[in-house]
Amino acid sequence: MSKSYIDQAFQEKLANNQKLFVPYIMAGDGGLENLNDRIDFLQSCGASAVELGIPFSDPVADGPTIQNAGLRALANGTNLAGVLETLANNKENRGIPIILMTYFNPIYTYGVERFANDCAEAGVDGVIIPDLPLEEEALIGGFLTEKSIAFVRLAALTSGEERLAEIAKRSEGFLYAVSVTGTTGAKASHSDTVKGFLQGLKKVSEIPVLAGFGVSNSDQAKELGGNCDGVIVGSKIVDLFHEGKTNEISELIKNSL
Ligand SMILES: O=P(O)(O)OC[C@@H](O)[C@@H](O)c1c[nH]c2ccccc12
Repeated sequence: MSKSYIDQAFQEKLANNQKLFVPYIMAGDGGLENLNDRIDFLQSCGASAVELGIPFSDPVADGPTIQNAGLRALANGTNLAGVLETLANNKENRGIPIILMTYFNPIYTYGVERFANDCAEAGVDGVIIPDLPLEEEALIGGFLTEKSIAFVRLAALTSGEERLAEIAKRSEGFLYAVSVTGTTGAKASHSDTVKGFLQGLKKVSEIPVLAGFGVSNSDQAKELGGNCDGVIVGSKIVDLFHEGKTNEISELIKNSL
């Protein structure tokens, strides 16, 4: 496929010897009317991209923090159509890539082709669909390729070497290295095997490798990021926004880069 905006934006940072930092936020948590401001704020803090979650009633990969953020967003009426419309309104002003994180069910309900078209209209640069295994990807892959939307794949600690190599080869934009066995959420420390896992992915991946799950402070960001190209931080960012601690978000990002 042709390169997405993610490739370009990440290459610029990496060429300057910078690590990548991708915060995750839940769309509609704090009100959909604040979504574009939050993205702009993260951009001003130095975020390399924003991963944006679509709230869903059955988020199997999410821990309590993100589940609760999803419940808050659903309670104020947030849905996929509303999120895409809101993103489209600020498309011209955005200077960093947006990666949508959604389970497959909301996409299916929305209509797969319509989803790809409206993502492109909204300026979405990549998607992550955690519950769609390699074997089912054909349901959507072609529509995304047509719109040059990167289809980001997840590599799990539990996958065998052969499958990891296949996932690395297929992934677009970057490769998401899930650095915990379990759900999203803060973790005190990562297992020693994570380091080898990240180094192994770096060897087989031609695109940047980002580590996510369980990263909640800049020490962890530096430690994991030191073995790949950067990190993704979700639960901690979601908590800090919910508590109104935007200064701490800014500090966390600055100290992690
Ligand atoms: O919350 P954590 O532990 O910082 O992990 C990142 C994560 O939240 C974000 O990337 C994410 C949220 N939900 C997901 C579902 C699958 C894969 C990734 C995600």
